[in-house]
Amino acid sequence: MLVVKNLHAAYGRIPILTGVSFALEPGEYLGILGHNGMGKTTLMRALMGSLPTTAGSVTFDNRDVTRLAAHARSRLGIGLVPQGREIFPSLTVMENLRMGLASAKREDPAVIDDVLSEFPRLVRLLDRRGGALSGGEQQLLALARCLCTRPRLVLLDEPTEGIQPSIIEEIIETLLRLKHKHSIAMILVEQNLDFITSLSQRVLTIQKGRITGEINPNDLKDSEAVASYVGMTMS
Ligand SMILES: Nc1ncnc2c1ncn2[C@@H]1O[C@H](COP(=O)(O)OP(=O)(O)OP(=O)(O)O)[C@@H](O)[C@H]1O
Repeated sequence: MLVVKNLHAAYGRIPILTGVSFALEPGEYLGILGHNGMGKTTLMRALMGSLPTTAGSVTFDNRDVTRLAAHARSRLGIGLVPQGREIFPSLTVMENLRMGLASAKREDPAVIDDVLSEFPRLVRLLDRRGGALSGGEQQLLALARCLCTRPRLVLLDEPTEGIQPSIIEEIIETLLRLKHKHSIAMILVEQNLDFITSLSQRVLTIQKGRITGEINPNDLKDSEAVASYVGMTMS
């Protein structure tokens, strides 16, 4: 479904991604584990097309999307749930979802009801402003908004950051349900080992803008093995 080959990206003259390569099967959940500043968000932005790449290629469904802008990739079926969630704080939950719908290929309002059926907690909050939600509720909203574009591949950037454990469990359950019901593929960038273990079929490690290895999710319980892959101890 997705083939990333030798991808390079930079901020100005500072190289950040220095040759990232991996592939993803349809419906697969792939974890990417790495410490702060190793290039995880940069990789997500490069895959979404919101950051131009300087070398390498991204192929989605056998189509070279390397030069396509983010909105064009979105219409092909790639969705990003960004780090920090980036919901619209002054808009209500329903208005946030409509914003997701507005960037979809076909604006079918029934999609919102469909998406909401997976997010019972949001149904009770439809008239509340996004900024008045808890961090966990905002994360659910960011995910639901992304799903309104009907993506086949979701890029999920550090969804557990600053979120209560009880709602992290709810996010895990929602993501597992989506996987089984809709066969959506996902690339999940995280530092939370429990979260990544619960969801990923494979886990790649990233250090200094390069994929450095692959860990079996079951081995993530072994903190020494993890440290040897990511360069330091993870929480
Ligand atoms: N807009 C930017 N301009 C310049 N440098 C940047 C910019 N955004 C990120 N960087 C730098 O790029 C490197 C990789 O950052 P990135 O956000 O991709 O890391 P990350 O692995 O997602 O980290 P974190 O877990 O802290 O979010 C860091 O050294 C960071 O300081």
